[in-house]
Order: sequence, then structure tokens, then C-alpha cells
Amino acid sequence: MKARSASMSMAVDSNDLQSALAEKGLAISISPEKGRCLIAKRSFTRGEIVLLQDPYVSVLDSASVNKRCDVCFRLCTNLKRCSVCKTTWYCGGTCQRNGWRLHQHECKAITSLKEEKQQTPTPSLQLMLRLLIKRKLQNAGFSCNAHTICDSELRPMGTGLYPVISIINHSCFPNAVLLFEGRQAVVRAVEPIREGSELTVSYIEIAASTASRKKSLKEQYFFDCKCLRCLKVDTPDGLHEDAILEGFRCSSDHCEGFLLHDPDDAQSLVCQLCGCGRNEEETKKQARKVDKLGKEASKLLSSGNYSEARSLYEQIQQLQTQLWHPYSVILLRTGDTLLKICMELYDWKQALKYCRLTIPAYERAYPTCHPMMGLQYYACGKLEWFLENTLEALNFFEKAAKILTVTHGRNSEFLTQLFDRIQEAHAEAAHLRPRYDDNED
Ligand SMILES: C[S@@+](CC[C@H](N)C(=O)[O-])C[C@H]1O[C@@H](n2cnc3c(N)ncnc32)[C@H](O)[C@@H]1O
Repeated sequence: MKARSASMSMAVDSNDLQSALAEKGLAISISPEKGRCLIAKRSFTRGEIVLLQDPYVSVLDSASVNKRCDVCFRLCTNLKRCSVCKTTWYCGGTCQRNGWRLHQHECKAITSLKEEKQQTPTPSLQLMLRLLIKRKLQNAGFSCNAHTICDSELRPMGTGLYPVISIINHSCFPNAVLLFEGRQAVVRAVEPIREGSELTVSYIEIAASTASRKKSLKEQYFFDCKCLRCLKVDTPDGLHEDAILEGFRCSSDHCEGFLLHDPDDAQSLVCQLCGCGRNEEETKKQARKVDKLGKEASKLLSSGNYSEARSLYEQIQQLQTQLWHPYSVILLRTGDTLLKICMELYDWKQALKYCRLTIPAYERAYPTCHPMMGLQYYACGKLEWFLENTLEALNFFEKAAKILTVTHGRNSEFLTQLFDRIQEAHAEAAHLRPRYDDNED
């Protein structure tokens, strides 16, 4: 499997690539709106691996350099450093030997840069250097996007070039997910994929309104999205979805209706459930004030002033609750920020409160099988476990496992650890259950 995916990475436009893809049940096709795309030539079931690829070249980000092995990207406590350039670290002899073909050339360049300019190259410069060396060694033609390589909990750890993965187009409602095992890219189906359909992943955060998603894609990837979800923007379904994701709330505190423009008064929004009106300009004015507070809070957060940041974000959350729809992603993000701040402050109880609060909004904003949804259940589970709420922890771990089995794979190291935790929680729950049952009597 590895050998085949490696050969894919060397021959992007060749017949070799088409036949390697055909063996995997895939083919490259051309779409008038999107250019090249990958098409399924057989059906794939939910959770099935569609594509695996090692990077053509990769580099760790600065924060991971002396914590992870440069070749396999594993976290390791006793890494060995290259004795010549002293900037590249390996988990052992095997990885050092595997990396040597490329590193011997890079090592010379880094050493002379350090001698002449007293500088260590930045990760992006190092990635370019590796690309140039590899192209020279293989005499290969090349065009492809860079991918951020993340760990199982979606924390960035490096950058890599994956020529075949780069052929996959974006959708705001994708049928596959791209994750990494070490630095190997793994694409798994998150929906059943029928023969003849296009394989899609998401390039951006999809829990956002159509306008926000379009803006991100334009700013980061320079294209206008033509996916089905974006195309339904002006339909009743599309309007409803956007009005919840990033729309204002109904002026009645107890109503969860969504607002649309009043056809008779362009200045007003009207609740589609109870009919209450809301002045749009006035509400936007209040929202701008809250945005301003958000900028101050974000400065406090980046300077590490967690206590003050927390009280300002709490204030922001209260104001946002009066403005935005209860399931809006705006409230969800503030809840997530408060969760992270509480974790920094080791306030596990409050962290759990915020984590739990975000769950209903996550459930509405993400498709059922999305890694972010699985990881949020997992975060709740870990906090419940830490606070010794065994049954609640078990409930969240099981919800997380159902999704993460699909997105990360049952046999991944991450899932193995999660299933170990579930087993441990089951054992503890069985031990506790008689006491719970007694209390209920
Ligand atoms: C990483 S490449 C994907 C492969 C590309 N189609 C090709 O021909 O090489 C990203 C580019 O594909 C096109 N693309 C991907 N997803 C799209 C979408 N949902 N709507 C429109 N264009 C898309 C855009 O031109 C974008 O810059």
C-alpha cells in the first residue's frame, strides 16, 4: 500500500498515476467549473480509506522541530540531532537513514547559511529547499498545493506537498475527510460514495454561513465555490441554514425562530416562527460594539492575560446571547474560546460547562460524521472523566468513538487509545452502578 502511494507521489501527470489510481478505484476527470477532479470508479463505504499518500516533501513547524522526528513526525522524548547542521532531529537510526538521501544536500545548505548569516532557515524556506533538492534528484515536473499536516486532534505540526491529494476539489458538504497519520495523508469516506461521484474534501471551516465560506475560499484559495451547498444559497433551505448559522436571534427571549428580511420593510428582520420584528440597523450597531470588545479580548488572550480575557469573553458571551441565534457559530466560537481559557487556568469545572454548552450548536453546525464534532464529544468526555463523572464520560466517549471510527479509522493509534479509555470507563461504571442504582431507589 505504502509503495503504491509513494509511486503516486512521483508521477502526477503520467499514465503510471492513472493506473495506480485505477487500482484504487479512482480516476482523474475534468470538470468545466473546477478543472481536474477525482472520480470514484467504484463505490466506497463510510469510513473506508479512499486514498493514502506520503508527502513528496514535508517540514515540521517551528514549535514541533525538537519535539517530533523530522522523518516520521512522531512525538519522541529522546530525539537525536544531526551532528553537522544541529537543526534536524530523528527518533532513531532508521528514520535518520531514510531521511539521509535528502538531508545530506540540505545539511550542507543549512550549515553554510548558519556560518554565513548566523541564521537557521524558516520552515517555509526549508520546504522550498527540500522541494528543489528532490526535484533535482528526480528530475520531476511539479505543481501542487501545500497542506498543513495536523495531529489526530487537528493541531498543526508541519507542512507537506501531496501531489495526488491536491487533485481533490473542495466541497462545503464533503463526502470525504483528509487527516494525517504521522505525515502520511489519509483520505476517508465520511458518506457512502457512489460509483461515478466526485471525491471532495473541505479546505476550510464549514461551520459558517455561505457568505463567510465564500469569503474564506476567495481570500485563501482564490476561487468562487461551485459546490452544491453554495449553489443552494438563495433557496428557502439555504436561507434558513444561513439565518441560523450566522443570523440574529428573535427579539423574544424564548423563541428559537430564525429571522429573514421583512418583504414589506427592508430595514426589518422578521421571525419566521413567531412573527416578531427586529430592526436590522440597530441590531448591527450593537453587534459592532460587541465586535470591538472581541478585539480587546483577543489582545488580552494573545498576551497570556487569561483571567482578564475570561471576564471580558464572559461579558461578550452575555451580549452575544441577546444578539445571535442560540445555535449560531458566533456563540459557538465564544464558547470554545472560553473553554480554552478555562483549560489554561486549570478550571476544569468551568471548562466542562463551556464544552457542554457548545455541543447543541456543534450538532447543528457540522454534518454527523465530522472530525470536529467527534473531537468536541471527546473533549467533553475527557473533562467528565477528569472530574470523575464516569457515566457522563462514558456517554461522551462512546459518541466520540462512533464518529472518530469513521474519520480516523478504527485501527488508528488515536482510536485504540480511545477504546482503551472506554473499556476502563465501562469497568469503573460497572463498579459504580450498584451505588447509582441504590441512590435511584
Ligand atoms: C487543490 S486544486 C484542486 C484540483 C484542481 N481542480 C486542478 O485542476 O488541479 C484547487 C483548485 O481547484 C478548483 N476548485 C476546487 N474546488 C472547487 C469548488 N468547490 N468550486 C470551484 N472550483 C474549485 C479551484 O480552481 C481551486 O483553486
